Amino acid sequence: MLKVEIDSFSYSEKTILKNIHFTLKPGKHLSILGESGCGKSTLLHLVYGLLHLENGSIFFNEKKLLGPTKTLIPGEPFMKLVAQKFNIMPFTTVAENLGSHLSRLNEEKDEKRIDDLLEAVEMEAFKNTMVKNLSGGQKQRVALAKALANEPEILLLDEPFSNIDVFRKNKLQRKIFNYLKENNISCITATHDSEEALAFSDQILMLKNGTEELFGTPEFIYKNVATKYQAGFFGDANLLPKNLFSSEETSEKMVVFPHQLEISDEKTALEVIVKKSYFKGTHFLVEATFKDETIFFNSSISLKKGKLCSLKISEKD
Ligand SMILES: Nc1ncnc2c1ncn2[C@@H]1O[C@H](COP(=O)(O)OP(=O)(O)OP(=O)(O)O)[C@@H](O)[C@H]1O
Repeated sequence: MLKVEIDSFSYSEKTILKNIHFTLKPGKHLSILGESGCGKSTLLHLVYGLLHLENGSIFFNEKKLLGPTKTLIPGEPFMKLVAQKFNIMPFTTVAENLGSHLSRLNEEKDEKRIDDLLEAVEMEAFKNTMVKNLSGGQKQRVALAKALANEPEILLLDEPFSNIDVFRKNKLQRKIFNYLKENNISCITATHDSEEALAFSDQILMLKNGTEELFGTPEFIYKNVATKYQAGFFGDANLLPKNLFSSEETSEKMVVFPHQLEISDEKTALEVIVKKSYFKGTHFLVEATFKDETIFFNSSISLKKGKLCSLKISEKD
């Protein structure tokens, strides 16, 4: 089990991370969800041992991880990091890159392992291609395979699918995350992709300015978004006064997602003027104004600019 207790971390004067405490059991997947610059990569680098943690400690089982000031080679043998700038050798072939991480004691076994790894990241066709001739997304897939070569106990993935096209991304995510589960490999991913975090993780740690904003299961996170920042990860959410939808006298606001609103046949307190309808395949996302604020809601049909609509909370929700 990995136990992370970061009281604070600063690069120089500026505190980057504060009060980040969590544990990760074998085979579990934690997503660190946060906007650019909030400290996700820094957190992974601390766990991996690339940065020195003065205020806090990181344990793997009973072992305290010492960090770069106390170890000759940063990093731990049971842990692999796939960083944003992946470390793969450009002037060797894909197979040679993967092979460099295998035992080389049994050629036949290594060959089979290389084929299995290439299959896992759908790179079989590039086995003998020089890495320098691969696209960014293909290099990212090789970096993932390389990290898996030694069967780590913990895998740290920094934006692992950021260069991968939409045609392949969903299938590859399913393959990689299922592979990790089947092999009981724990995983921490840094991401701003909420769909990936919701679909594949056991726990999500949402960060804001280096501190915990929300922590829990994907269902918990989705049901408990309460601020514009939190909702911002899940599309065009609205932050609306609660009293628009009830007789309660309150100045509180609530997050309402576009799919939670629908047009009402009767006049409601939420009367909006349509600005534009965007086709989304299964529905239209309508952008409208309500007292100078922008509101988004879903509609099965395209609505014309200037149309006046009353909205209510969808009964389907
Ligand atoms: N080596 C460094 N020295 C000083 N400041 C740094 C260093 N590396 C990162 N930072 C700063 O620390 C903060 C967190 O950076 P970090 O890379 O961890 O964010 P991130 O959430 O991973 O961002 P992104 O999603 O854009 O990769 C940023 O303000 C960044 O400018």
